[in-house]
Amino acid sequence: ILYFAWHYFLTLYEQNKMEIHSVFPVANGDRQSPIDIKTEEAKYDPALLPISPNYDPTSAKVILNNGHSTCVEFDDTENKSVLRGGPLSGSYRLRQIHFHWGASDDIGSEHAVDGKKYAAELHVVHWNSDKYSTFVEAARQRDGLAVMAVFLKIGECNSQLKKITDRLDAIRAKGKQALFTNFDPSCLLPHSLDYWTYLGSLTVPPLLESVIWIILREPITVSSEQIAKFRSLLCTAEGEAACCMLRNYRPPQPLKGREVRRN
Ligand SMILES: NS(=O)(=O)c1ccc(NCc2ccco2)cc1
Ligand SMILES: [Zn+2]
Repeated sequence: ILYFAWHYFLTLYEQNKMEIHSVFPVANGDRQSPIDIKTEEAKYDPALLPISPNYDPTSAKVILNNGHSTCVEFDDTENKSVLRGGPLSGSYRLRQIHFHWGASDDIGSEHAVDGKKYAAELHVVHWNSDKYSTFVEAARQRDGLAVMAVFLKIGECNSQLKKITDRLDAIRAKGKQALFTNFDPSCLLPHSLDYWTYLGSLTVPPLLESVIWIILREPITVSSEQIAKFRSLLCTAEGEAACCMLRNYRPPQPLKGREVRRN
């Protein structure tokens, strides 16, 4: 019975993978994210500049629950908040920040470091406003997006993250949003801005292969209670049978020969 049950499970798993790849063929592409970063194989590149985030707190507009994460959206109608330097050419305009987490504190990040997963991961999403006119247009280009990733590890409560976790009660259901301004996401960055960088994709459908990833090597510390608040968000709208957003991370994808560099 166990043999047949295992065989049945494998069949379902393969069918599900086929469905995703048939709906989003790029899911099987050559530059998918996230990845497991093998630190020994990362190549030091002296040409890599320090990254230079310059965010205006008045760019922050709303915090929302989009059904698969909590997201703070910024006004990206002008170059008020941008990321420059690092592996980037020119200015990348701040669009939104969001988080990924798991059902328990031992998993939750999307990227891994030598197989180690953190409790959660912050993504700071930018688009190439030097070359393209909108985020959606940039998201279709190989150099269109730049996402800075910050690992969250469990420890002391993070007073800066509290500005976000204290607002989650107001946006529990999918589709809910609330005003959220006077917020500079630099307050969530670690002391060191040292990073790894590689060419990848969005980790959520449409999985577009348009992201220059900048992964900060130093994690920030948050409390277990703060991460637990993310899990109390609902992936269902008001009036629907409530379903908690327990996990929203994509597992690591094949590297397919890509190089990971470090500064
Ligand atoms: N997790 S992430 O940082 O790779 C990420 C970032 C942004 C979107 N946005 C989804 C989207 C809509 C149109 C084009 O793109 C999806 C995933
Ligand atoms: Zn993300």
